Amino acid sequence: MRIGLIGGGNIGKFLLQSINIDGLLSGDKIAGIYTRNQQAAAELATEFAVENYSDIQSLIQSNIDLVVEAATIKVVKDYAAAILASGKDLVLTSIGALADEDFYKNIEEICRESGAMIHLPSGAIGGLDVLKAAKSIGELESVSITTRKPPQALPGAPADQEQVMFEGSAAEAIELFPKNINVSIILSLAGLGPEQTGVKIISDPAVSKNSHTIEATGSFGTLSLKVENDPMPNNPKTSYLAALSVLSALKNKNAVIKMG
Ligand SMILES: NC(=O)C1=CN([C@@H]2O[C@H](COP(=O)(O)OP(=O)(O)OC[C@H]3O[C@@H](n4cnc5c(N)ncnc54)[C@H](O)[C@@H]3O)[C@@H](O)[C@H]2O)C=CC1
Ligand SMILES: O=C([O-])CC(=O)C(=O)O
Repeated sequence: MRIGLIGGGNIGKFLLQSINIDGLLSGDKIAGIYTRNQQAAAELATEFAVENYSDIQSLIQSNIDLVVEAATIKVVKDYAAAILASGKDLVLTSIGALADEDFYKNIEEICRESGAMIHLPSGAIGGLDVLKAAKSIGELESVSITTRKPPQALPGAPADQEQVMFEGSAAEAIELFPKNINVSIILSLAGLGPEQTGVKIISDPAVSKNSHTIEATGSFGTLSLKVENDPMPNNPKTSYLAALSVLSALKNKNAVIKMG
């Protein structure tokens, strides 16, 4: 499998290292990269032996089988349709883009026409399997996530005291914190949707990890799950688990035995 990568930040670099240097995806390789900062892209291209494309169309038209997006919600909104229309599968990290129902339906329709597929890694959380099973007969009643991060991981957070930065729906949360709460949107997609999923974001100077506590109720019983994530070394906003989940999604993409 030849992978095209959008974004050369934390997750992008982790994938370049794990796949192209450490060989963690057996024969698969990242073959091409497209990212905003052209100087950084040129350096990554040399370091990890990938082709550097200066525009998205060139990446799409290159000899790749699928695209991994590790950039921003805007990148997904701007480029997903063209990637999927070309018949190439797309793995997303900026899952917040799918909170927009019209956008979701549009790219779903494009997939139906082109045969491409969208893969959504579980990101910095877990428990999605429970929600999917619980809602399969429509008996999932409530879902919420409480995210607690150190102040340097949240825009506008005070350095010296704990503060609730947001409390409301996932739909509002991703508008206000597009780089910090993608987890609430995959949780919504697995469960009750962005309007019905509760979100609380707390800035806490006493913690060094990004923790996510998920609570759900339904006819199945109750779910209570807390993940305490180590941040990526170079970006406190992003949990290491989010990067691992992309690698895992790529590993399992063509599995003949699927779990969950
Ligand atoms: N699903 C989840 O659970 C999680 C999702 N995320 C999201 O994953 C994405 C990637 O995260 P990181 O690697 O930590 O971010 P990062 O900020 O370290 O890297 C983003 C990269 O995207 C590139 N980029 C930005 N705008 C671009 C454009 N218009 N065209 C091409 N490239 C562009 C930047 O140059 C940079 O290389 C972010 O959207 C982040 O919010 C992060 C953590 C968890
Ligand atoms: O990495 C995390 O802990 C969560 C995050 O930034 C996101 O969901 O956007």
